[in-house]
Order: sequence, then structure tokens, then C-alpha cells
Amino acid sequence: MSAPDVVTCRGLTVVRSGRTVVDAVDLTVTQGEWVSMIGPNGAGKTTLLHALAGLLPAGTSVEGEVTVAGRRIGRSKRREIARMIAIMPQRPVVPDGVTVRELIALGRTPHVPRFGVEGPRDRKVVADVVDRLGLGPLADRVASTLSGGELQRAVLGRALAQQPKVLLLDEPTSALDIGRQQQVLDLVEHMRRDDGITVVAAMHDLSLAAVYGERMILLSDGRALADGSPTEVLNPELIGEVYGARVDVVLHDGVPVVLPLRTERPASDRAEDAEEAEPATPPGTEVSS
Ligand SMILES: Nc1ncnc2c1ncn2[C@@H]1O[C@H](COP(=O)(O)OP(=O)(O)OP(=O)(O)O)[C@@H](O)[C@H]1O
Repeated sequence: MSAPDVVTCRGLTVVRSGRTVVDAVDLTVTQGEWVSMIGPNGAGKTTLLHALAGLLPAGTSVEGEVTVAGRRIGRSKRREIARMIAIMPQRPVVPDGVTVRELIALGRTPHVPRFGVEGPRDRKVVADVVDRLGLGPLADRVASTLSGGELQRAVLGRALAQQPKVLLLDEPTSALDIGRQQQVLDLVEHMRRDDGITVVAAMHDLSLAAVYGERMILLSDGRALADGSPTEVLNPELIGEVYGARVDVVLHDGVPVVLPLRTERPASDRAEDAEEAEPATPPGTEVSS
């Protein structure tokens, strides 16, 4: 039996300050899929993620339909949406004075009864997330004092503590070193496999996006230009055209790796060429001692 659809967009169009920034996007994501969303700066990735999470500011002009786990976004209450969807934003806002543990515990808010307090289960979920993200040594630090990479992990922790059906990641690893990138994305991958959560992740690192995303969507000027497997989407001509970049794509274990090519050749290569073309001592000019 095929997995059910969890996220659907039909003709989603978002206009901001008179400009169409998401343009008639149709998208269906099935349960347990990992979709990596790529596209140049300003392509509309964040806006699309915010539309899926029902986070576009009131008054934004939105057309089309977004459904997550069978519920129409825009007609559902915030709290109801927050039990289904968690977002790790590109630019998180962290309340003043909260510790890392308190920040992560905020992820439990949609599950705690109104006017209630968190129970043992909520505390266990928070402790698990702290542990799995290796945040133990930072748990009592005030979140605003963390480094960019540490904060990124803490904010992912808040999203994971929400125990969502759909996890939206907006540049989840932009501030992380390569080891932490792997640790964080592997953790999300485990949750996808073990708990069946669905992941839509906007990522700038095309090779990393291909390693984790079984499917990729390329956005450009708000339009979904390509939607397919990493090998289908990451072709050098298309990437070159959309990003205005010179790249090569090589396959490693069947996964495409995108290599940016230098337009200017390194100075050392040019010097070698010059040496081959012109011997250091032109014939007939030897100086006798
Ligand atoms: N509040 C706003 N008012 C006007 N234009 C906006 C607003 N928010 C976003 N935009 C514009 O919408 C377009 C899409 O922005 P968005 O942040 O969705 O792109 P993105 O693909 O996530 O970019 P990046 O990779 O740089 O994060 C951009 O041109 C941006 O300037």
C-alpha cells in the first residue's frame, strides 16, 4: 500500500509588496518522504515553508489551497497546526532569558492543556531531545548566549520536542560545522525512518540536500522548475542556468555531488603554462661566466 499524502499544495500563490514570490506551486508530499527544496536566494523557499506552516503574516495575499494531514491551513487554529507541523526557522526568535532546556520545552506548548502545566511525559520528551542532540552541557545556558551553531541545534530541539507529523527545516545546517551537519541531519533521518515523520528541508548545500533528500524540488522565481530524484534535478546545465553558476556534477555511490568550477584558473596553473610557453632562459641568450 502506498504512503498517504501528508502535504498538498494546489495552485499556491503568494504575493508580497505587489510581487509574486510563490507562483502557482502544486506539491504533494507523502508520509515519511524527505523532500529537499533548493533554489537561489530569493527563490521563495522560506515563503513556501511559511505558507505550509500557516505562518504568513495576516494580510498576506495568498491564493490556492494548502492541506497538511488532512487539514486546510488557513482554516485551522494555530495550536492545532502546531501539533501537526513544526518549523525550524532560518532566523529564530528566542525569548529573552530562557535557557536551552526551557527553549526546547516550548516545543511542548501545543501538547500541554490550556492553563495546564507540563507533565512527566513532556519532561521526558524534552530530556530525550536534549540527550539526542548532545545539548546536555548547554541545557542550563541562557539561549541568547549560544554560538550560531549551538543555537541552531537548540532550535531544532524545540521543533523535535513538538513531535510533529511534518518537520519543515529552513536552512537547518547553515551555521554548523561538517560533523554537526551530519549529526543533526542523521538525527532527523532517524526520526523520519523510526517515527514516519515527513521532512521538507530548504537547503543551499546542493550535495548535502541530495545525500538526505530522496526527492528534490528546484524553485526559481517562485516557480517549481524541477521535481524529481537528486540525479534528475541536479543536472549541471539546469543548475548553471538557474544559479548563474559554473558547476560539474559527479556521482558518488549513485548520489550526485555538485562541484563549483573556478572561472578564473589558479595563479599557480597560469604560471606553469607561462613556463611551458616561454623557457626561463630563451635559446641563444645563455650568459657565459
Ligand atoms: N515581507 C516581505 N515583503 C516584500 N517582499 C518580501 C517579504 N518577504 C520576502 N519577500 C521577498 O520574497 C522573495 C522570496 O523570499 P524568500 O525569503 O521566500 O526566499 P528564499 O528562497 O528563502 O531566499 P534565501 O535563500 O535568500 O533565504 C524575496 O525576493 C524576498 O525579498
